[in-house]
Amino acid sequence: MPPPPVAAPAPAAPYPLPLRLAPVRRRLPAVPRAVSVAASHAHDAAFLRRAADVADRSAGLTCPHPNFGCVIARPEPYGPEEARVVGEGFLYAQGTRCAELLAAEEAGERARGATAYLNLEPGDCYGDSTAVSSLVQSGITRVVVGLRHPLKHLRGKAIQSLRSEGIQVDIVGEDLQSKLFKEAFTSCLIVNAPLLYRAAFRVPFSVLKYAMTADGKIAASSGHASWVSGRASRGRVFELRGRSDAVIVGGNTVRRDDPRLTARHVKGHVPVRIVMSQTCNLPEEANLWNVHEAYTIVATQRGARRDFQKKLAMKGVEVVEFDMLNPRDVMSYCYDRGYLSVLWECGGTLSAAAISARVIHKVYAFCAPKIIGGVTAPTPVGDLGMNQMTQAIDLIDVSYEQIDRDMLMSGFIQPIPDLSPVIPSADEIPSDDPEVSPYETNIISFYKTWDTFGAFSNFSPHPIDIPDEKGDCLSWPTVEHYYQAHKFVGVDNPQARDIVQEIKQARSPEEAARIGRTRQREFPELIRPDWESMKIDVMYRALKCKFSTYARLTEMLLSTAGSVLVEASPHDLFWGGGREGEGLNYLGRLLMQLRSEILGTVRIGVEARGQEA
Ligand SMILES: NC(=O)C1=CN([C@@H]2O[C@H](COP(=O)(O)OP(=O)(O)OC[C@H]3O[C@@H](n4cnc5c(N)ncnc54)[C@H](OP(=O)(O)O)[C@@H]3O)[C@@H](O)[C@H]2O)C=CC1
Ligand SMILES: Nc1c(N[C@@H]2O[C@H](COP(=O)(O)O)[C@@H](O)[C@H]2O)[nH]c(=O)[nH]c1=O
Repeated sequence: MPPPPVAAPAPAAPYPLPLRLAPVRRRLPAVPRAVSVAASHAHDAAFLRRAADVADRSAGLTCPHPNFGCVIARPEPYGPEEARVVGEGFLYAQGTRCAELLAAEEAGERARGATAYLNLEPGDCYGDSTAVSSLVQSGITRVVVGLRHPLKHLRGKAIQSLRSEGIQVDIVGEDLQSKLFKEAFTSCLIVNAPLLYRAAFRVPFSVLKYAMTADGKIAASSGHASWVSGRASRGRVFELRGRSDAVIVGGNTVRRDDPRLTARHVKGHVPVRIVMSQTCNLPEEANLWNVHEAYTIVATQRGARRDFQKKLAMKGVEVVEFDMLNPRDVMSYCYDRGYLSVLWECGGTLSAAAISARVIHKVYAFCAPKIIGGVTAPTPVGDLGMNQMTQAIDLIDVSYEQIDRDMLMSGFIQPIPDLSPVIPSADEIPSDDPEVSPYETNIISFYKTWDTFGAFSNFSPHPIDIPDEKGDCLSWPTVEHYYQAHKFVGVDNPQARDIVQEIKQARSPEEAARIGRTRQREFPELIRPDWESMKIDVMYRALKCKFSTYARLTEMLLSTAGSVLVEASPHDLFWGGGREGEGLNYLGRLLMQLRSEILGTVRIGVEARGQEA
């Protein structure tokens, strides 16, 4: 007897095809019930790979959040993969609706009795349990998880909540151990490689990319390099930039190429450009100094060409001095700034220093079918001090792809850290791990929304309803949206009003911040004249609204009584505390002020009740 036809209706694919580097999706053949264990493992593995593919669609957009994907599939043992999938979703960006909710909404009633596949355990930094509750309410009976959440204070929490609701949760490597899961597990690791490297090594995930000729040169002997690779390969580089928080080059590449390093031609995330230059002997005029296009940081040696540093600062370029400029210190600086992934587009001198410092994790080598020759022509990696071929670094998980006439070879220098061995036991929930300073135990730092006290960040996804100047109540997706837009509110100019709307409609707080800062640089004349004197009031109003709207946040704020709150932003010296406590920490101060205000109200309330009694 042939297997019965599949009952579930096939939904139209709601998303474009996955990006090319994602694992290849396979169609599964119909399988009879007799081979059930292997077959069900094969199905589970295929759907999990698919969840990783779906999660990958937001790469470059979610930063600094991980990439989450959710695929909901009917449990019928027969039929093709496509027909069984009833819902899919991914987290577009921090603060937008979560993958699980989107998938459950798409599945509707068809989610009842179905299985949800998650590349990564959901993790909510701010006490919101939408991911878990949407799965529970959808009627799903089983969840398959590729990876537990890598952050200690989130790991295991969602899994336990789901289990306590009676949902069967199977975790790859713990409950599902067959060989069939190897590839799916790797896909789940790869889609969040930046987060895992960052969590394991406390540096951003670093990718070295270069374009070389078939004879291994990245430029002619003269240094001329445009172009080694073809147009399609260069288009791929824009994509890679769009997935990175920062792009790094050395001083020589700036002097030689005058690059722009933007992710033009692809929509979305615009990386920060970082120039590493010991001498600070850089051109007066350069594309990178045009900060309207993208933000630029020059990392240099302490004391190098201070006059020139000032000139750069006048153009809006941020200059950061290091005692000893080297790739490791620059990477830990990038880590502190919250970057998840960094693309190195330097020449061989700096790439050799970065590889030697062990901060490069992955390599993308574009190879063009050209020969340029030249004994002194630059090569992708300078001297690493190796003299035996046996010392060569072997790339891991290598893949090859033809891009028009070029070949792209990519592979990992260091294996993707699998953080599962550090999990204490399947059901143990680790205790909270507040970001408390080891030196002064009464300091609580917060910065990224996934931190234990991440809800204190202005990027935390808590919408606020707040009256405007006419008294009409308006909704803002986050405090950041509100704050950025208020730079332009009240300015009698149609362009300023458009900017307010543009910021209000930004799909994530990162986008709101990016638009607000860029427009401020582009159109300083549209900033409200009282902004400098009003910005603290604007912020306080928004914070007060946020913390009084959400009872859990009030509770969290009050739980910090007696501690100093510091926004651990290393670069924002006004709102943040700076790298070494040099910042003014206005955000932390306002939160403490608000805490005192609420505590005062609570006390007055208690006293009043006491008097009544
Ligand atoms: N085809 C391709 O993919 C690419 C080709 N190129 C080509 O490569 C050539 C430039 O290569 P290369 O000279 O190697 O340039 P790099 O991009 O590697 O820059 C080297 C410079 O980096 C700065 N630097 C800062 N810190 C360090 C450190 N710790 N160690 C080493 N350098 C540091 C120094 O700048 P400073 O001197 O200012 O102190 C140094 O001179 C150009 O011809 C360019 O066109 C470049 C990138 C990609
Ligand atoms: N020459 C070369 C590359 N060079 C890299 O790209 C930079 C120029 O970027 P942009 O100014 O944004 O177009 C340049 O400084 C160097 O870092 N990249 C490639 O993919 N292929 C190429 O052939």
